[in-house]
Amino acid sequence: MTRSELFEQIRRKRSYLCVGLDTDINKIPRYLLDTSDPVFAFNQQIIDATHDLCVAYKPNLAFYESLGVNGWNSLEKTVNYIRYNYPDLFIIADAKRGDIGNTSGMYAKAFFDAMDFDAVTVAPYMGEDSVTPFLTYVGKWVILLALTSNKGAFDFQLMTENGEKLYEKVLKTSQYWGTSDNLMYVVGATKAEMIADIRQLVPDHFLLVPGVGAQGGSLREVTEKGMNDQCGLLVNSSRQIIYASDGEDFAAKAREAAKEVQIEMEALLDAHRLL
Ligand SMILES: O=C(O)c1cc(=O)[nH]c(=O)n1[C@@H]1O[C@H](COP(=O)(O)O)[C@@H](O)[C@H]1O
Repeated sequence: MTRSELFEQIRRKRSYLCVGLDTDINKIPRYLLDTSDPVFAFNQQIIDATHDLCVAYKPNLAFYESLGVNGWNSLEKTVNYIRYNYPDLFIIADAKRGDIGNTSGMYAKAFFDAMDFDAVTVAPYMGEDSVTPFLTYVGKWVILLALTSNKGAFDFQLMTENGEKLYEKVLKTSQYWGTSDNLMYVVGATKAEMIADIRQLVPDHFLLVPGVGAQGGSLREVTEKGMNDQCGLLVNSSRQIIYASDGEDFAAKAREAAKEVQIEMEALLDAHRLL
């Protein structure tokens, strides 16, 4: 998917919401455990209930890998289900990969050839040759970790050398490994006060922003600091949407939670004259 196709979808749906499919077998409604693939059954209902309110889905691989081969099957079925039924959706493998070039090439094959993801999250720590193998796939995206939402972000990412923070160095250096048409950055909503500075460094790149909802980040603040003339934001919410209820009404409640976010996004897009 191209950047302009993504922006078109954002304008059409009046939303820049990414629904995180962090599907935890211990949190899904009990009655689904009687089905042959409870994780997929849960995802299917969440997707059917929210696909018109969001522009992206982000399954986090940990939730699937933790179930072994069954989890991989559920993941593959989920990706295929979205592709077949709602082909305009952007699908992110939240895998946080990155290794020596030869190995990163295999990770890229896993997510872009064996499975049909649009994007994969990648850690920048191993440098350019660990990231570029993912960038050789036309129409596919790398989403590089820049400034993460967790407390541990302070351990390394905010360390300063010669007046420059480590995450700033990551942004300045890595933007030339790809372009704003195949590279995005992860910036946590919990660090919204730094997004204006990040926009100075990467004015055109899309930012994937997790951390609203369960982690307490503010959608309004993130948007005010980070929105650009093509929106430039995918804001993720996982638990607040998919676990809005643990009863049989879970999909309807997830829709209500997603709708609430979408309504706020529509107003913000309108205020930025993007509709
Ligand atoms: O790469 C990510 O998506 C990510 C980066 C980050 O800095 N913080 C962060 O929370 N995430 C992911 O975003 C999702 C957030 O989930 P909720 O807090 O439930 O909305 C999880 O899948 C996290 O692994």
